[in-house]
Amino acid sequence: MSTTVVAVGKKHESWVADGIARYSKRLRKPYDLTWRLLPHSAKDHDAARAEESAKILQTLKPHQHVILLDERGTNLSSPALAAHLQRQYDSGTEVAIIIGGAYGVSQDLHHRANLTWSLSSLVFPHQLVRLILTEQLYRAQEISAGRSYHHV
Ligand SMILES: C[S@@+](CC[C@H](N)C(=O)[O-])C[C@H]1O[C@@H](n2cnc3c(N)ncnc32)[C@H](O)[C@@H]1O
Repeated sequence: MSTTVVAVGKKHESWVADGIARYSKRLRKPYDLTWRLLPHSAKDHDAARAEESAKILQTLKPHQHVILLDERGTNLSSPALAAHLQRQYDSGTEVAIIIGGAYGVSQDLHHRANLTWSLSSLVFPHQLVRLILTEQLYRAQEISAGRSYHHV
């Protein structure tokens, strides 16, 4: 079992790809990430949000625990994130993490989410969110394993 990331946008851009590769190679199951990259909609704001969100929803399986990244969500400390993920993994639940497009995601997708997670109240570009997420998954893995990467 791996962790699925569903993200709107093309392949990782070069300015984040090195960082994602750096942390990805240290991730072990079930923290390792399987990326599902969906194309940006060519439509206008609301229509783009609706189309992209419908495509994201189509990729989700009913049994998956869905974590939606959104700056208006819940702030979690890294140990709290690690504990949250570990609870899912310990119960054999698959985790899917969603990164929206330029206009965010629909209410339907918000309702499907089991957790809406804010990295900060600042808005980040979605490519940068990919990198922060990958590092935080590595940090969570190390916290759960009791290793010394995380110092607080
Ligand atoms: C450019 S942002 C879109 C922001 C837009 N204001 C919205 O309506 O959601 C693209 C995606 O990156 C993610 N994102 C950006 N900043 C974030 C943050 N601080 N915390 C969590 N996710 C964030 C979200 O998944 C968002 O849908």
